[in-house]
Amino acid sequence: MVEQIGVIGAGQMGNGIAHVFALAGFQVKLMDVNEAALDNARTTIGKNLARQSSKGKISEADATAALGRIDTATTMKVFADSDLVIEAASENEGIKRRILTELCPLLKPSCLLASNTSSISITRLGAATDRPEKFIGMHFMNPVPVMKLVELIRGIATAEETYSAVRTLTLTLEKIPVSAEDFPAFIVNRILLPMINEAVYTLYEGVGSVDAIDTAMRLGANHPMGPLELADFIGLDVCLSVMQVLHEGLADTKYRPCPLLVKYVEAGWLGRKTNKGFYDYSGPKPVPTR
Ligand SMILES: CC(=O)CC(=O)SCCNC(=O)CCNC(=O)[C@H](O)C(C)(C)COP(=O)(O)OP(=O)(O)OC[C@H]1O[C@@H](n2cnc3c(N)ncnc32)[C@H](O)[C@@H]1OP(=O)(O)O
Ligand SMILES: NC(=O)C1=CN([C@@H]2O[C@H](COP(=O)(O)OP(=O)(O)OC[C@H]3O[C@@H](n4cnc5c(N)ncnc54)[C@H](OP(=O)(O)O)[C@@H]3O)[C@@H](O)[C@H]2O)C=CC1
Repeated sequence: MVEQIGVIGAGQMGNGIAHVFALAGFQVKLMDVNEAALDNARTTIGKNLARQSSKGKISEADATAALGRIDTATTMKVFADSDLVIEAASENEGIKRRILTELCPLLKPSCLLASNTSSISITRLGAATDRPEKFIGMHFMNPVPVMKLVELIRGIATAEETYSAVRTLTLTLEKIPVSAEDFPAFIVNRILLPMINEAVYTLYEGVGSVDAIDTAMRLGANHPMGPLELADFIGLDVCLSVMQVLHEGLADTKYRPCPLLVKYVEAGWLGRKTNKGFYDYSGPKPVPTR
């Protein structure tokens, strides 16, 4: 039975994943190499739980109990008694492979492993573990407490029991699982990220300003956020990594990352998480940077 959850990476996804598991009654260990990321995650989870309780979605007691079920750590040794560990570190295959290789000897043999990767091959990541049959893609959407979908991706070696256990867990979290095959960027990002990349090309070619592009897509296509606002929300580094995986993995020029997206990432303008991307977030209201 899955009771103890481990989460690696306390960025925006790691904190959201810890939040939903803790709220569903699981004990969670949230690990990051960066102590400051752990402090921020705790504050963010606390705020998001308070927001849910102030809207009457959960009780104050449930919010307090959920926060109490999350422990933080800077070492992976804390995962010794975990039943499922979900890797949600930066979207970089080298980093993820190193984490998985270092992690496996610390786990009990029955522990299941998942990656929240947005795009990287589950088969390849599974091959970096000592248990590819217990490894699966469990792809949550941002913001995790709000978004209903979890994509489940089987690698070539993923066992049916692993898929079935993780599918049941997804339903326990009151999320909706959708099964995707192990192709670059799976379903959501195969469709969403080329749209965002095209929005950056639209900006790069001067077809419209940041404000015009986002307003056009919000009001003209009924998207809750414009594509550039959404890119800043996801993180421009994540967006670029996904486009690179699509470009390399499918070898089609239609996935070429827009040079302007590359430039923003090279400048360290990663969107909301660095306070600057297609918008500047340092003031009271986001201001377009182009
Ligand atoms: C890159 C990948 O690998 C995959 C991905 O995740 S791609 C990204 C997928 N996500 C999206 O496309 C998100 C698009 N944006 C949206 O859906 C909406 O803008 C949004 C849900 C983020 C915010 O919605 P909004 O109406 O503008 O703002 P807001 O009113 O503050 O929030 C809506 C609700 O969500 C809640 N909420 C928002 N963020 C929250 C969070 N982090 N935690 C808890 N609750 C949250 C709010 O409290 C609010 O609740 P009520 O409906 O009860 O009022
Ligand atoms: N952003 C999004 O909308 C979505 C992202 N994802 C995926 O989720 C994963 C995380 O993304 P996101 O939360 O946005 O990224 P963030 O950049 O917000 O967070 C990643 C965190 O992982 C930490 N980290 C890096 N290396 C290690 C390590 N070796 N051990 C432990 N922690 C480490 C980083 O620390 P430091 O800052 O010090 O490097 C950072 O705190 C990625 O695979 C991404 O593709 C999936 C769905 C949506």
